[in-house]
Amino acid sequence: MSSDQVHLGHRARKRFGQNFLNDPYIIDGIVSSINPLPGQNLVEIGPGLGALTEPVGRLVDKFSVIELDRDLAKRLRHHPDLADKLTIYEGDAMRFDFTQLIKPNNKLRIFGNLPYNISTPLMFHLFTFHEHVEDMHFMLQKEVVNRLAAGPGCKAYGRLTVMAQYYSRVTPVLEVPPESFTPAPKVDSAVVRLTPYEVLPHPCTNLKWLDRVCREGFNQRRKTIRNCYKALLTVEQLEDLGVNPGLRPENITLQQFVKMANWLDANHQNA
Ligand SMILES: C[S@@+](CC[C@H](N)C(=O)[O-])C[C@H]1O[C@@H](n2cnc3c(N)ncnc32)[C@H](O)[C@@H]1O
Repeated sequence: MSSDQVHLGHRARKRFGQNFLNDPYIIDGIVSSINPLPGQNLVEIGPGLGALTEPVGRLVDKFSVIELDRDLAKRLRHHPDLADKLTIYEGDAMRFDFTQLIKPNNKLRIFGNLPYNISTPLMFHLFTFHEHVEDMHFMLQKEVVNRLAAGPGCKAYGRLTVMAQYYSRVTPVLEVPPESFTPAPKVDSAVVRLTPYEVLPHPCTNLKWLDRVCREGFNQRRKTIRNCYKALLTVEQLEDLGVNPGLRPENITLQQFVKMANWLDANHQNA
């Protein structure tokens, strides 16, 4: 094991996606963009060795953390400055029921330098709690941030884009080079802010249909809309919905995906 795998005496575990932040300038930038204030309902996913937890802990009295690695959770329990401030949940954030953290009139502010191996499914899990969330700040692979923030017509535009933008405003915040972590990941990273809408701008009557139109479209990106949805919608129906059958799925706006989903929900039995 080379020394670049060890940080603050802890050997990084690849299976837990452990790349620890080591760059004070970047840490400062992330904490400033979160702007934690006393009394807020803050939740960190994957606190690790405390790179973000410590500076956030200097700004607020109490907050929650969810950490899967038993050894790291134990370290936090004995942390001289943090032990009294943290409610530590030792377990998998992908299975975590975030409704247990809800407090009256105090939506969740979730943040974390996420393990990259689970970041996309974890975000889909988090979207299901959108109405309880004020905002989320995440460090992700830069490529994933590009997907979250993409517009129609971009290569990065896909199912993750549509679902993220269905629920929230997406704001890229900061780019982060590999050297800012120990061990250094092989990819560039970026921080993004997701701010769930109070009122969804394009409400969908059945999310199963939205998921299905996204999957069927983006799994066959090179096909035209006409061919992607042959089994579900005729050319006339597409045209009535304002969707050009000759375009590709990556050209369809969120609003158009929702229109297709809502029409299918009204006219078909099951998604
Ligand atoms: C990229 S590291 C970030 C650590 C620290 N926040 C930092 O910035 O240096 C990801 C952290 O998430 C934890 N982790 C991995 N999978 C997890 C899961 N499913 N649920 C909760 N935490 C997880 C890892 O053990 C690790 O502490």
